[in-house]
Amino acid sequence: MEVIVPFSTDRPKSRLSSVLAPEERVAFARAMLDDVLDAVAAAGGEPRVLATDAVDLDRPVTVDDRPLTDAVNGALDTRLGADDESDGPPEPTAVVMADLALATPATLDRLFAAGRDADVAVVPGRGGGTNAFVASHPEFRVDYHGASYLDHREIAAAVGAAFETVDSHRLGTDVDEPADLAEVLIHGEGRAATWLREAGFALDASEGRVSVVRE
Ligand SMILES: Nc1nc2c(ncn2[C@@H]2O[C@H](COP(=O)(O)OP(=O)(O)OP(=O)(O)O)[C@@H](O)[C@H]2O)c(=O)[nH]1
Ligand SMILES: C[C@H](OP(=O)(O)O)C(=O)O
Repeated sequence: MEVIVPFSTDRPKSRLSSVLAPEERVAFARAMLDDVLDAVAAAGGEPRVLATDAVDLDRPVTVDDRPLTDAVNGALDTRLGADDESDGPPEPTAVVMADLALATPATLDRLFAAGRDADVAVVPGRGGGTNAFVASHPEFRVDYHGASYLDHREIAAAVGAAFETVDSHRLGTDVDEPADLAEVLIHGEGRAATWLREAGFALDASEGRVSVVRE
């Protein structure tokens, strides 16, 4: 299955600016992207990065400088189409965000399997975003930001697509804010977790919910 991985090269991860300098955010975002691409490939997916600008990678890359929703819908237009009624339903296409630092082949495999059963299978993120989905309905399109999981459920209903929610702690954890870094230190097994440790981040369990400190 082709797996589109959106990636913003331009000032990535701005919500981590209180704990990471601009060049650190670039390096950390790249470490997460590499982890996601490896996990997708190990799950049997064919990753294609959908980037806002050129990125040096030994994987297929499409550059599209439109905002996220327009760029992903452009990719869906090409892959799902809407006009071809002759060949049955389109092949499923997945979209997996590049900031899912806890992604593993097994969790992605579960998403891909759900996307073969339902017309649209979505992994919500905490806060109601859409961390990953698989779609095979020709008319399904995205509308990101805000509680996009709810919007995508409505869009699927409006086009008559069978919808499934995939409940996954690992894929549901998108790394947006400093508190999310604790999840990477606790559960991460790849480059992103290593990058954080080498940058001096450690867990802080001194009060309330576990957070991170930088030594
Ligand atoms: N192709 C593309 N990918 C994007 C764009 N904006 C965000 N992304 C990617 O989409 C995923 C989710 O991004 P967000 O967490 O909403 O935004 P972010 O830019 O990573 O981080 P913030 O600046 O903190 O909002 C990540 O994989 C980003 O790299 C965009 O305009 N185009
Ligand atoms: C892309 C966007 O991510 P967030 O802004 O919630 O991180 C969404 O999931 O709709």
